[in-house]
Amino acid sequence: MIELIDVKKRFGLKKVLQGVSFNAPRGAITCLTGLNGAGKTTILKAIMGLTPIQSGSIRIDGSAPHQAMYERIVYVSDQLTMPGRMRIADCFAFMQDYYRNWNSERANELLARFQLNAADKVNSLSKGMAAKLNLLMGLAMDADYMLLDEPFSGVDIFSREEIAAVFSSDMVEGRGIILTTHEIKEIEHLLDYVVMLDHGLITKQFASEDMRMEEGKSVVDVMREVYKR
Ligand SMILES: Nc1ncnc2c1ncn2[C@@H]1O[C@H](COP(=O)(O)OP(=O)(O)OP(=O)(O)O)[C@@H](O)[C@H]1O
Repeated sequence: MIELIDVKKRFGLKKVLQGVSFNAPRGAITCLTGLNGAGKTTILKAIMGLTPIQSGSIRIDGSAPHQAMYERIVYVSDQLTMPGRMRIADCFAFMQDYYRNWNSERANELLARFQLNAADKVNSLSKGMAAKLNLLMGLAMDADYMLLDEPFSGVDIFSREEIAAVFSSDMVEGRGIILTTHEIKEIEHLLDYVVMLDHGLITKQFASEDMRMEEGKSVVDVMREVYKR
């Protein structure tokens, strides 16, 4: 389980996380929602140790994060991390050489599933194809946790459905996933837990199934209430 306990973060005088606490268990998808600038990406980066926090703590499976632990967590940013001149096949070869937990078989399976072409250069990919490649690179790592920043950004409706199908497949089974998204509608049936943020504060957090059963509300209904949209 990934735990955040009263995490506070400032950029200069700006309070970006103002005491954020939530748990993201394994075998479940936890979604961070919030309007632009709410602090979602900062939370993912803080979990990865990519940005220091001022106070509070982050624990992974009960321990403070340390170097070896980061091999068990994959962070998929919303930006392509591979150089544009590389072909997808070169990216795979690079990952194979540098990461012990790169799973070639899964990478090739996803390549076919997402209808990407191994000979294509990274800088020739459309926004949606790039998002799929990004997700593929994350999913192909044998990791216990995946942190996904806006995996649906720039992705058309059909590709979104393809990606959503992966989230309900055995490719993610048993892993703990934290994702950020603005595209709740298409994926809300996949979400186990929802954490709603506003200006670095949690305004509401709940289990989506409980919300449906006890209050008869969908995640989108709750979002409309909370963000008054
Ligand atoms: N490196 C930085 N320096 C200064 N301020 C930053 C930095 N990174 C983020 N911020 C600020 O922190 C706040 C939270 O940013 P963050 O990227 O976490 O939001 P977000 O919820 O992911 O937004 P979005 O939905 O637009 O991606 C914003 O006000 C942003 O301007």
